[in-house]
Amino acid sequence: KPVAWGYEGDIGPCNWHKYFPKAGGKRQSPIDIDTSATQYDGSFKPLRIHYDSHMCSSLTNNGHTFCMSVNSDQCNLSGGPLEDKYRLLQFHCHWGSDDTKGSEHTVDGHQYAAELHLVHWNTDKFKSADEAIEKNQGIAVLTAFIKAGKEHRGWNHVLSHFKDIKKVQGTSTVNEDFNPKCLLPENQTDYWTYEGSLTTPPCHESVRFIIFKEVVEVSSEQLAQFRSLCVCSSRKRDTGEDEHLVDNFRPIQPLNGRVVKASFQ
Ligand SMILES: NS(=O)(=O)/N=C1/NCCO1
Ligand SMILES: [Zn+2]
Repeated sequence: KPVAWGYEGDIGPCNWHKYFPKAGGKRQSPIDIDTSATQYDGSFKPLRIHYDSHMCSSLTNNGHTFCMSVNSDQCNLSGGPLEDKYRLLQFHCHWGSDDTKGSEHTVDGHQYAAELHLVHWNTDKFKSADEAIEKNQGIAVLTAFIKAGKEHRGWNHVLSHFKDIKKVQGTSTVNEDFNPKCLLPENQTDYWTYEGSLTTPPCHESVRFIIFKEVVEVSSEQLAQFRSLCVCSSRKRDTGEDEHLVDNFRPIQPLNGRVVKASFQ
């Protein structure tokens, strides 16, 4: 029987380690990026991000976030700090109850309104995503910070499906001409990278994070649409108050001596 976890109350992040022991590990995510302590690494080759359109298959509300699954062997990531080739599996976001919080990673203590995770698995070393997700070097997560500003037209291709996934486990089929690459910032050469973990249970320590320095803007109305997704959390079930998904970000975890590399000086 899968163990319930969430972002508040006794099933919240402070108790995840009780049922998911890796959540108490030494290389957990997210972390704060102290830009005065990052180390420039001149050895990184250019990041190679090759996504195609028509590769997104379905959007699901998994009770913790919306998740766009991608079913293609054409969407690949390699280069940069990566030794192997990784294939895009899904993307999702983390956000908060207002525009002042929501990202999982922070930069010099600054938290953004949301954070985009494009999850890839190592197809050179492993035979399936399920195998890769718990192995060192198994996962690479391309990450972009999101702040409130001008409307982002690309995001409307995702948000237009939200009415079909209001309820938990809701799923909507996606077959329009959409390329997730449009969700990334223009500057894809400046990023930070470090070795961490899944930020959701079971928090496997299998993740290489690649975090773009340039922040993507979406409108406040688009951010409000993120928050419009429903989740059945204990607090709301009792009070019956209007169900909304809020604060689905994990708090900052100890760095434990890890060094965050920078692709830029
Ligand atoms: N937030 S995260 O680190 O991407 N976590 C997950 N869990 C399954 C896939 O990505
Ligand atoms: Zn995530």
